[in-house]
Amino acid sequence: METQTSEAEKEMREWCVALPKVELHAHLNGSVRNSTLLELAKELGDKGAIVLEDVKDVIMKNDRCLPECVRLFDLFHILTTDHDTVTRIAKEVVGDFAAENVVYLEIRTTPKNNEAKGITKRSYMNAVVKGHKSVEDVDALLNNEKLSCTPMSDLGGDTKRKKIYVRLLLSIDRHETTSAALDTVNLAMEMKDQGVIGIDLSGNPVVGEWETYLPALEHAKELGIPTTIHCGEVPNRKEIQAMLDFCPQRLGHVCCLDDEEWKKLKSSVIPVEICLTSNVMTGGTPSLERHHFADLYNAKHPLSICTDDCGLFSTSLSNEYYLACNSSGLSKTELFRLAQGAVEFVFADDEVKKSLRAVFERAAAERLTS
Ligand SMILES: CC(C)=CCNc1ncnc2c1ncn2[C@@H]1O[C@H](COP(=O)(O)O)[C@@H](O)[C@H]1O
Ligand SMILES: [Zn+2]
Repeated sequence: METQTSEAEKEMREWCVALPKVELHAHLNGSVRNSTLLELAKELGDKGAIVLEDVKDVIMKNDRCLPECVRLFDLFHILTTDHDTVTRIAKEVVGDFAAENVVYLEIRTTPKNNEAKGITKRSYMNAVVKGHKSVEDVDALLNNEKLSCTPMSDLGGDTKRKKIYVRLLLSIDRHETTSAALDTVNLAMEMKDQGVIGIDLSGNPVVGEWETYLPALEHAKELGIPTTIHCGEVPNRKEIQAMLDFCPQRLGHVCCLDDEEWKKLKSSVIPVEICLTSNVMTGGTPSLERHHFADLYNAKHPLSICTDDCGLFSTSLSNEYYLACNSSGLSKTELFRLAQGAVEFVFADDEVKKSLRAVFERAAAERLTS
């Protein structure tokens, strides 16, 4: 019996890996492999810039609580903020997502200034783009230039060389000032032709005030740049209501809403980026079984399954699909339709959407035989 269960689990896990997937909520630094973080920590330890023993445990841990995640956020900024390292991780992360048949990836990152290291928000982002351009093992489609020479039916699949659309969202960190947030929005506008297609608001959810970021988010709206906002990771009634009133193109998490806010969210029809493991590990939800995914799914609310930080939370998008299926008893067809539905919420243009729709249609014909 046990063997049967594990065989069924194995088959379902493999099915989730083979499924073409769209990732809409992944932070660059949170998606770095633990092995890379450790390697970087060792290098900095050797140089005397950090004490390796102080950080080793938190890097190697698989189940991190919220304070440990916040500690790791600070560590990322020490470990990964030099141009070459940023380029390296940007490259690795794309390869990792493509390897599990993610066909469209919106990766978000906070452009960082570090005067001492000669880093500006712009040079940081240039290093990210350089990393994406240097992906070798898969075809990373970074903007529409390459689209015409890429037969859409070639995306995904496990026998051919993998192809993946990669787009960038620039994150405003909750520690930032209004002026720094505005700089990020202006940078997004400047880098439109390099695959930057949206703005995110993220960072430690107990830090900062909504009013600080609002001018930048309004500016993005005026410029026609889509926004996605981390919302309700912790209870904060006033802020959650203001975020819903702002009406971004997408919302992340939405864990700690009260009855009135749930109603408001559902009537808004704003697509939600669901991050199961992240919410369980950081305490946004009490357990997988009691996660709001099932309620929103049953209410037919627009949803997309995402990882948030696959490195930080030791997960993958395939694993998140597996968990969604397992915790809510979805059939393969329902899970497939969930993955396919995410295409409609991408920030990329219609040509990309059309191409992704074709990928899923082809996959449906191949994979949904029953
Ligand atoms: C602690 C916690 C609630 C984690 C889960 N969810 C998150 N909530 C808010 N901001 C996040 C989360 N995960 C990553 N980030 C943001 O993404 C950054 C890492 O990616 P990057 O440096 O922007 O490339 C973090 O420093 C943080 O600002
Ligand atoms: Zn996030």
